[in-house]
Amino acid sequence: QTTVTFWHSFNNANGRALDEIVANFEAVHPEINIEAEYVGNYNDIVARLQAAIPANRGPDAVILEVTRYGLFADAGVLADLTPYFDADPLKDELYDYARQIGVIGEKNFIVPFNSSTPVLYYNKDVLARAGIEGEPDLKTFDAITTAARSVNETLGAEGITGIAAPGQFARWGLVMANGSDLIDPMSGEILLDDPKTLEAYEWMASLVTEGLASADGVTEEDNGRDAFLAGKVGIMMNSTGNYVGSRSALGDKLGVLPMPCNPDCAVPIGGAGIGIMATSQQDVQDAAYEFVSYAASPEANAIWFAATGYLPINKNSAELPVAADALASQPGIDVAINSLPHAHGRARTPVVTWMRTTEYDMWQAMALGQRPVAETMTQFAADTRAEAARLGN
Ligand SMILES: O=P(O)(O)OC[C@H](O)CO
Repeated sequence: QTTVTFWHSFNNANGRALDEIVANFEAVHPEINIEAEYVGNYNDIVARLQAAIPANRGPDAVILEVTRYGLFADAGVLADLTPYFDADPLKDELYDYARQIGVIGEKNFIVPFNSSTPVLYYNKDVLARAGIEGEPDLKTFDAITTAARSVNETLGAEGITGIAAPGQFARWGLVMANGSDLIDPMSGEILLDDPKTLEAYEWMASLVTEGLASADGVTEEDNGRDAFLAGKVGIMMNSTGNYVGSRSALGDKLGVLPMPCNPDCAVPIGGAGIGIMATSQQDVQDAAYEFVSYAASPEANAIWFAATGYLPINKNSAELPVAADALASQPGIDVAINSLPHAHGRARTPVVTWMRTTEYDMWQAMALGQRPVAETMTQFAADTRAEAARLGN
């Protein structure tokens, strides 16, 4: 038997769905043992990998978020999967948006597993109690502010707030919805100090400084999500990968809408793929690829989509009964699918990993009112340019 160690970022219900996929794979491949280990979120995986690589204690396969693997590809740590992928019928089964996730230059470094866009979730009950009946208008930043303010004014005394502080994926999406980006995916140009980026951060920070979003969700972004799941928040912008969890928590009170268009309708493609370590033995890499390919197969992807709300990545998934049932019975699970026509891949140059790690502190300073947005973002842009130059991109 060949053992493949696999680091991933899925716990709770998403972790159980992954366990099912691993078990199904092992049932058809008794010669391969997948030792799957939950090692934390995407940032934790990056940090664990950075620490493990010099000591040669890394896994054989690893979940890597779609904007954060460039660093490892650039350092030669990830195996070039192009020969496997080119010979794999899977390549033609993947949607275009998913197929290009793992490509840098001419090479393929990860194969998609969980793909997402952000969506706008709302609590129908909370909004109705604030006087917003029917499908709310949450298409622009101003409309969101108005709705969040109504919730605060009506239900604030009960400890209910209008909106969850946007997490980093939503922040990136809101910058795109405002007609900009953080880093241009084509040219690599740093756009952190673009006027439209600043304008989006001004608005996002105002949600917190005006008390429409609780500061708890700034210091720890999962707090905003948890408060939404507990029925204490009116609106949350977050990954479609939270759909099933949100529906389990809120049932029919859950509403799902596309992200705002302010005025651009543009959403980022998120999620992760699986990479294979170049240092693993050849037979282990071969076994790891078998698993990577299976995890993106219609059978596995349909289970994953229905259990989590992540996007279908394989063109043949949606017709399988488990996925078709989810589409028919889970209202709003298709919002991210419908936003794919204006979904865009993001930069994945080596500097993106550093930029994302640093952005959390910048956001915190701005949202907590400790530092003005223009000054913070101008300095952040300069620092990111310097780091990009240091990394040679
Ligand atoms: O939360 P996920 O898995 O949809 O990932 C979202 C992003 O890629 C983070 O930028």
